[in-house]
Amino acid sequence: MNIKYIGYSFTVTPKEPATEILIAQLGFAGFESFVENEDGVTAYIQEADWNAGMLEDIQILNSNEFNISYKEEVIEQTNWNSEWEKNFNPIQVDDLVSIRAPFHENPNLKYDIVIEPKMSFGTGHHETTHMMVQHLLDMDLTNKKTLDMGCGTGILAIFAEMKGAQPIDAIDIDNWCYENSLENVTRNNCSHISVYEGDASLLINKEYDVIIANINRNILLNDMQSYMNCLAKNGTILFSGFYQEDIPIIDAEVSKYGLNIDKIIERNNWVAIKYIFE
Ligand SMILES: C[S@@+](CC[C@H](N)C(=O)[O-])C[C@H]1O[C@@H](n2cnc3c(N)ncnc32)[C@H](O)[C@@H]1O
Repeated sequence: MNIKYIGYSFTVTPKEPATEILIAQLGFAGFESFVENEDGVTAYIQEADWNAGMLEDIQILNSNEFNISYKEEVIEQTNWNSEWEKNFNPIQVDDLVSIRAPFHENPNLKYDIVIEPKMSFGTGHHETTHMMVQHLLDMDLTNKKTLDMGCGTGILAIFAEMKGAQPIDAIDIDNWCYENSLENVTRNNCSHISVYEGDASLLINKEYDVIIANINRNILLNDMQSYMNCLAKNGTILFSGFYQEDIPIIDAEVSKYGLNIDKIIERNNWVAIKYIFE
């Protein structure tokens, strides 16, 4: 018997960061899978886990800060799978890196990352992930001890290993991301990545040459001291997950530790900054 799913298509204005928050809250409420699109996201929950009033408890839907509307549909699992597959388009970064699902054809670029994202953030569609891949592409990571903080699908840790980094710690606070990163690490035959579920408290007594953190402005600011405590002398940091207008506040904090901006990449007002000691 096919499992029935209920799907809700949410139209979210402005799309970020509201969509990310919405996905997190829906995930917590039992929604199983998410397909992001131009207008927002379609979220799926098994009919057995669904109840009529459940959206009333989703906090962000009651907030005045964002404008979120939705419509509901019931679908069979078979349709839902093809819907998911239809919506995850393979992408390429600078004609050198392909990010695709297992069912996509391999375009045979220099780097091929295979991700089955399920619920976790990080298919490369998001501007911030794309820019972090661009930064990493430019760097010599050979034998660099690396941290991927807020690893999502594990995509950046996986790419770091492909670029020669090792050993690599990939950490995410979310259990689904932890599980999904483990799966994707195996899928990409990575052997130098350790995945952990948790937050900055796991960084005590650690040391990294390269820290990658694509999270959001407030978490980066909040956990800055922990990141800096585990950054090796002459290390490099890549930060993303915030907007152009957040640069001054991030930079004011980072510069206290003697790091300077080496390069900023911008896409659709999102930024990714590379920091080095000079
Ligand atoms: C913007 S996504 C980035 C995912 C992936 N690194 C990428 O670039 O596509 C941010 C991730 O950080 C995780 N996260 C949020 N707060 C965190 C925290 N305090 N410590 C560790 N991970 C956190 C979220 O669960 C989410 O997977």
